[in-house]
Amino acid sequence: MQINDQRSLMTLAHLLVEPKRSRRFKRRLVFKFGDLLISPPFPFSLLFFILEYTHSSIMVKVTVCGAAGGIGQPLSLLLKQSDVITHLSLYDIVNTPGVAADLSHINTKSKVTGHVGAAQLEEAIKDSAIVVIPAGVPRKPGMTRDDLFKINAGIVRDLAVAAAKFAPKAFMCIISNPVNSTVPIVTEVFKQFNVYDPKRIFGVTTLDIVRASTFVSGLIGAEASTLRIPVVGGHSGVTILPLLSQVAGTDKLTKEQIEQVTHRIQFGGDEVVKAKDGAGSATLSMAFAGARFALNVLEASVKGTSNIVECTYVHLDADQAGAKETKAVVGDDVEYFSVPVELGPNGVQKILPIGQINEYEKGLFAAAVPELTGNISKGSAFITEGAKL
Ligand SMILES: NC(=O)C1=CN([C@@H]2O[C@H](COP(=O)(O)OP(=O)(O)OC[C@H]3O[C@@H](n4cnc5c(N)ncnc54)[C@H](O)[C@@H]3O)[C@@H](O)[C@H]2O)C=CC1
Ligand SMILES: O=C([O-])CC(=O)C(=O)O
Repeated sequence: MQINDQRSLMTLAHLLVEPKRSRRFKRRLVFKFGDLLISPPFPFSLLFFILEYTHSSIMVKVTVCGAAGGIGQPLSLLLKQSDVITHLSLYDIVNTPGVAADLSHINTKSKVTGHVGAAQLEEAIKDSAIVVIPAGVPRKPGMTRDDLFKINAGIVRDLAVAAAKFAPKAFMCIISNPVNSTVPIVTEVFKQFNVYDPKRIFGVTTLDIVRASTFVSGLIGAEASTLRIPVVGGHSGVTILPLLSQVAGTDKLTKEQIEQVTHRIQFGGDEVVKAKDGAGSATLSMAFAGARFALNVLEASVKGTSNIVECTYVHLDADQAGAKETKAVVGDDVEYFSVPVELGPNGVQKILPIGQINEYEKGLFAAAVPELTGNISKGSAFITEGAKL
């Protein structure tokens, strides 16, 4: 049973307690009956429809690709705690049977399966509602995220090909760096398989938002966990754009404090790379951020919870008013940008405007655009000018 059908069933349940939803439900039911009417004989298909809906349980499969890694393991642990996920599928080129056996002893809802190597990728990914990708190599001191492109681009491409073939409706959450380029790679792969939907492909930039609230909270005396700071742009150095002027309490900070904390948010990843001294980059904080993002996508899509907003790196879809407004600030050449997005049943419900920015932030935007557009073209060209898939 697919996630859209599951949602209709849940809507039916909600209808009993929430009459206000009935109009939305009726629209869905007509659509479902519409499907049935074209598959004769009608009375039998109606019977199957009722049996399917009354006897199936809601299945929500989430696949983590790179599940045995520094991010993959704690991320999978956090996802194992969800009461929405029914199947947690762990894919990697090494070690997933062990990770899966370990997690499977935890007494929460999801069944856990481990899959190793390309031969098991189809089984791992098939019919997933969400595919989260923290696969690939992390940075060592002295490297930029773009230095990871050489290895990670091919890894992300191959995983995207599998998702396009076996889970084309999945929400794709891309963690692997360089995110500025790996998201266009996934887009171009999905286009080649004719399954592209810009509303379902996300670059996970949540760690920048998490860091921003941690670093700024101490300065303005706010509770970090409740402080939401919009961080837009991309996910590397100067392309990370914290919009501190939109946060109550930051007007008390000096220009120097704003500049320092902005720099710390932009280069927070380097802080961890340096401290780990060759043993990789952020893993635990990323697992926290990745789980928050993936669970919010599920909350909005499976549970139908409204008003969930996350900043995430998406295609600036021309149909969206918020995307047009962003392009008016950054220029038409910028095809992808992390923007505040209202999540919904089909992924991106609405791209929200980035809002007012001050003169200092305008300067940050100007510095970000050349690097970001270069990263985007590099990612897109890797597929469009690469070997046929
Ligand atoms: N978006 C973000 O905010 C952040 C992104 N990252 C990125 O996440 C990625 C992973 O980082 P870590 O977990 O620390 O690295 P890691 O090296 O600890 O784990 C990566 C895992 O990917 C697996 N892998 C390699 N090739 C694969 C393939 N073809 N298919 C499936 N799995 C494969 C490896 O076996 C390994 O288990 C890096 O690219 C890193 O830069 C890291 C932190 C934050
Ligand atoms: O810095 C890195 O390479 C990993 C990363 O993206 C982050 O920590 O934000």
